[in-house]
Amino acid sequence: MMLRTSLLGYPRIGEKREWKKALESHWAGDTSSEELHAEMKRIRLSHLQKQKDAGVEWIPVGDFTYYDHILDTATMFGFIPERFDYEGGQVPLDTYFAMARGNKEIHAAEMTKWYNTNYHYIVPEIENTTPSLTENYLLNAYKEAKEELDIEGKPVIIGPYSFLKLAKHYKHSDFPELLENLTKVYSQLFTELADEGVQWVQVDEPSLVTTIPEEDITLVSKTYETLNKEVPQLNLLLQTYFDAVSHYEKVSQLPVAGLGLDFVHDEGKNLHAIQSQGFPKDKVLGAGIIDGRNIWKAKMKDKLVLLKEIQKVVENDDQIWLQPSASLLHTPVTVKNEPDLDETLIQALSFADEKMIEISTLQKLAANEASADSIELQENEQIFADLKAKGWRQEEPDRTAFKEVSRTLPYEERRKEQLEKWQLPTLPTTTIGSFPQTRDVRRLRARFKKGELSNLEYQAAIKSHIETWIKHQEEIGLDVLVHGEFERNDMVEFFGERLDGFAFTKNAWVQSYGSRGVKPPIIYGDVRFKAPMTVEETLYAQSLTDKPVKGMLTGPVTILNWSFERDDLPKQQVAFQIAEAIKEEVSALEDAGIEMIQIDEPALREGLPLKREDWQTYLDWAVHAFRLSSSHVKNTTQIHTHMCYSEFQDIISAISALDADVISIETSRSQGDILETFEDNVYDKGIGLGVYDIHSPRVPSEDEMLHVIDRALSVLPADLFWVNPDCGLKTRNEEETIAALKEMVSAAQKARNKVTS
Ligand SMILES: CN1c2c(nc(N)[nH]c2=O)NC[C@@H]1CNc1ccc(C(=O)N[C@@H](CCC(=O)N[C@@H](CCC(=O)N[C@@H](CCC(=O)O)C(=O)O)C(=O)O)C(=O)O)cc1
Ligand SMILES: N[C@@H](CCS)C(=O)O
Ligand SMILES: [Zn+2]
Repeated sequence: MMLRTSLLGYPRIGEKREWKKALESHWAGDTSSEELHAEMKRIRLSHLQKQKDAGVEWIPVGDFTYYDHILDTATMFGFIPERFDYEGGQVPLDTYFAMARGNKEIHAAEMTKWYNTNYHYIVPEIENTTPSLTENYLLNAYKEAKEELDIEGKPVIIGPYSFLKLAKHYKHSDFPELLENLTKVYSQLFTELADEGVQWVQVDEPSLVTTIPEEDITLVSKTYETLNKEVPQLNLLLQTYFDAVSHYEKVSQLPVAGLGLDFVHDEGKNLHAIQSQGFPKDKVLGAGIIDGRNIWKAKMKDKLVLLKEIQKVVENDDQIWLQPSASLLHTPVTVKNEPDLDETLIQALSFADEKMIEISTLQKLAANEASADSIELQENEQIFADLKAKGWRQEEPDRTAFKEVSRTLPYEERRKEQLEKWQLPTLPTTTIGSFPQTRDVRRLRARFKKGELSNLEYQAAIKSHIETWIKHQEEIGLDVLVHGEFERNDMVEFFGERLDGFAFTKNAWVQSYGSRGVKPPIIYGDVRFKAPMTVEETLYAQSLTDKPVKGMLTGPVTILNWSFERDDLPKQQVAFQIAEAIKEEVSALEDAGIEMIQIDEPALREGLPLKREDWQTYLDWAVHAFRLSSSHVKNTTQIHTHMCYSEFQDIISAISALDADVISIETSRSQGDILETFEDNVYDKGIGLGVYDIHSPRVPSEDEMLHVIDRALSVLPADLFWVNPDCGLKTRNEEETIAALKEMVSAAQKARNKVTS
């Protein structure tokens, strides 16, 4: 008997972002759909081959996508909103991409955060549609792996319960009926798979780790009973991840052949559940032991101890599948393309390809009953000893308990001083920070990195972009300007590159949404401020205009959540270190005369634990970190913050507790749902509700935006309201940006006339 190995999903993007390049050249019209399909197939097969070569036994298929796996499932089930004029049959590629990205005429489907990660999925829109199977892409993926590479794949799909939980635009009361209808289509899908000889299907149900009501468990039971009745010959592995499964007792009794649990991000709760309540003798346990979300090598000794505990409960090794705690979608592809990192650090890192090997190593170590003095274990221990010896991680005072910090005056009082100082019109207009990161701008940075430009030449070129955009902003008539963030590759990576304690990589990309990626910096040591990071560009911008220029920083919680974090310190302790560093940057800006400063915290909401019972602890330290970085300023200094892609309803009091003078938040993609949040006057500080969606190339009309402003003003006082886009404009082109902002400024002007007349 031997432990088995399995993966839950593999990154799509490719070692050198081949996937992104293939998609973007097709969208640019440079390649035909046939060429795109051929390149996608090449990439897909090469990923399967890598997994096979690494010795993974249960290789996932169907996790590969042309944009997003949830969009794939939605289109497969025919959930295609009417506005896309879909006429049945196989969904055309153009329709698929239009749903993802929008086009000149039709707005895209909403996009939102995937649980507590920095990945974004396309939200399925359920418009009374009765699902139907338009095409079985899992079957195609299974057949392809078998025929081309002789791989007995394990199709992967989001489960019916989580799919509906992730979807929108249906009545809550319709949930049971929709789930029942959807289950019928899953049955059809699974029957086709079983008929083809598929042995195992991984059915992801990550929503089962969130806080869910008891009655939902009854619905989940009914769903899986139906599936078991309809397709008894197929083995379903019900996969959970990102936290401990809720209602373990009932979930473990569902009629499925296997249950996958995350033993890394569960605070020991899953292990405790199987130990105290047992694990069904007839089921496979998908044991998520290797961290699928972080990039540190596993401490094999600890992993073997954990595995031993699991083996005490599940006695038959054949019934234990060693696997990462989650899909490897959230890790970069390989450490091998990072030659510039410190050797000691490289040794301690493990990305997707290295994690596959770790799974096999663990399998071998466990089979050999590895003794403490085995060479592999000793080598593994040495990696962490070397890391410690570097002195990057000093002993820190325990700062898990903290004392509140506050601004000198409460908001109502400092607001008077700020009104006096800033003299802004009613409904002031501004933007969120970034302006188009055009090919020219990116090329400029790439050339500078390669050494083709001197520092002076580079600085001069950045300044010329700043100058151009200060002129544009003045011509457009915006009230509060920004410098445009042209010197930044990414809002987190940029700061990571300039602070102590962070390492940054060359190729360690992770998919953020669609073809867009991020390169999260690695926090490996104590974070410290080194020198001012943003003062020069901001001051230069301010020197060109009489209008106020907002300084632009990324907040401590976002820097932490969008970096790969240390796993040897409590998260909050690292957040406070970053907060102290940002505090110094805030002071540097203030000392230089920049007294309107935005500290972005778009990741604050996404970092919220998946279980409600854990929220308050997180919010307490997250709010504290923000206040630590921003509370020390003068009364007249106006602190802004910004958040996007979030559902704020539940955390509005924490958002208020940040005590920022102005917040700008995303609203347009959620079609104004957020407005309900403000109906009860729960927010009493400056607020800008994004009036248009920056993710679409569509230029919104003045009328559309006026409508959004009017609706917002029906629940928010005009003297607190700001007019701005949803988020930064870095992904848009210049023409679209200028056109949209002009419309926005005239919409604000009209709204202003109405409220002041
Ligand atoms: C606000 N968002 C962010 C999130 N997370 C972050 N860490 N940062 C964010 O801003 N999460 C939520 C959202 C997600 N939104 C986005 C939006 C846009 C992107 C994006 O555009 N990503 C780019 C990469 C950006 C970057 O780092 N660029 C670098 C490197 C550029 C590059 O590829 N250079 C080429 C050469 C260029 C040329 O010659 O043309 C190369 O090196 O080969 C830079 O600009 O310097 C993307 O393209 O995916 C991400 C998340
Ligand atoms: N200041 C950043 C915020 C993105 S969330 C930008 O404008 O891109
Ligand atoms: Zn944003």
